[in-house]
Amino acid sequence: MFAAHLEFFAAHQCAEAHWLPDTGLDILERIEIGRDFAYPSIKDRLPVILTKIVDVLYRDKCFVRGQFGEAGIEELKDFIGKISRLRSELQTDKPFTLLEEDCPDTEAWNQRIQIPNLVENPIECTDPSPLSVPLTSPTPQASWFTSSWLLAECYCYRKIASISLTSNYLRNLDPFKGQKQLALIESLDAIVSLSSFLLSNINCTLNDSTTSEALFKSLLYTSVWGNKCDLSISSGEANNQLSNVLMQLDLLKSYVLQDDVQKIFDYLVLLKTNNAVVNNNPHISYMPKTDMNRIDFVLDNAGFELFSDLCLAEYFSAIFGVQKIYFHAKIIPWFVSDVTNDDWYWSFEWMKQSGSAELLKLANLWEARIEAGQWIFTTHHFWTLPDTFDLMNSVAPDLYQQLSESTLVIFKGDLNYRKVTGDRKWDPTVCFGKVLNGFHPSSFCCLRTLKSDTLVGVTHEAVQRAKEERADWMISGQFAVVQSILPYP
Ligand SMILES: O=P(O)(O)OC[C@@]1(O)O[C@H](CO)[C@@H](O)[C@@H]1O
Ligand SMILES: [Mn+2]
Repeated sequence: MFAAHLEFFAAHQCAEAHWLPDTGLDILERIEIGRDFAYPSIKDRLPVILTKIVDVLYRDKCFVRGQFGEAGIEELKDFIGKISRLRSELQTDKPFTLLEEDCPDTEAWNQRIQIPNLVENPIECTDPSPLSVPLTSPTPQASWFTSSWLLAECYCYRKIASISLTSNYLRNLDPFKGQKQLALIESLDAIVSLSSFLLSNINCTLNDSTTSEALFKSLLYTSVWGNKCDLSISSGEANNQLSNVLMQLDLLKSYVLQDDVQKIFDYLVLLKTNNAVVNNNPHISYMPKTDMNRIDFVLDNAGFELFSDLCLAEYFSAIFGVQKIYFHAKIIPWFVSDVTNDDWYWSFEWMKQSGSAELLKLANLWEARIEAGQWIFTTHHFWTLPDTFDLMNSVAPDLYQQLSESTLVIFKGDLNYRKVTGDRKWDPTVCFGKVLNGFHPSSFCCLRTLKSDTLVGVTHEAVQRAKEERADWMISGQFAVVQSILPYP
């Protein structure tokens, strides 16, 4: 295993050597200090996630028999066998296999599998310079421990989806559904506290600038901290928001290593009060919006995180009067806890049935917004490709065009952050605006807790402080960033 370990690292190093700083540490030391998280996350975390799926499927046996009879049970056994095979292929570093089902994303996926490390647009970056060397493919055939981390992880979830998509009775099976629903149910207290807070404060107006600004910040920070609750970081174990997050905001704020919350609020107020003047900001290569017509949430996890995002969205609708809010979610079960179509609708149903008057009120309000076309739930295959976002304009120009209509796109979570920043182990002090490699659809921000070793845009002092606080600061989910690309002032 150790040989595979080194081989895996060598392959990564091969592809990334031009930018990887020579720290003089060997691989084990690097993992210890929280860098090179790729290897343990594939080796340790994914097999646990796959094993958990097998357990869940065994438990679903009665339900499947009741619904589909013996034919359903045969399919369930086949499903379990395929998941076990996937786990064994991972553990023995087998080459990836092509997708066989006829889906809109099959061809794109098979291209990525066949030419795994091809980077069409090498990053051009003037500062620091090491990124100017284009990546080339070191291996024509990807396998679990020789491909890029992003491809290997995304491939795992796409392969799980393949198993459902090629079955008859279990076509719509989401193996993470139970975990996601339980996570929401167990966060009830925190969700009720947040809904009371929202309902008792949402009647303020922008004229009452102190209250409206404080409310915006509280809701935005809550949405950031909601991102702690992902079930992939805990390999599917419960990872819920149990306590009242609002009581902890001051403490939580102190863990935000780069905090653009004030900038974001000021930008939105400028637009709302018609004071935004198109200036010649040389760093902005898109046409900035001068109105507040549209906000986009690129969602991450279901459960408490989704609820916290909806509360922030309510602020945009109620206080800023934003006409359209788009919620982008995943088309297949993804990274255990990401929001799918079913999670979205189930969450509103659960709110109505929860027994809480506040949740009932909010569910009715939000369903009315959906009904009226103010809130729009949407999916796109691009979100479940292994592509970083600099490729969006060429791979999914329709999606890029949609985002360019937005006043502000909010990317939630760690995986979106990795994709925004090209999923490289940047020097954390590199400027956020410099790693985007042409990804400039519109003004945007990232709200993310740190759960992987990709980080940019923080000061040397912030890095030092975090490192002193805990060795695994980059992957623990304790620290966070709020980072933005904005045209004004
Ligand atoms: O995107 P999210 O839900 O915030 O986090 C997803 C995550 O748990 O999965 C990956 C590792 O498996 C990391 O990017 C991150 O830690
Ligand atoms: Mn997620």
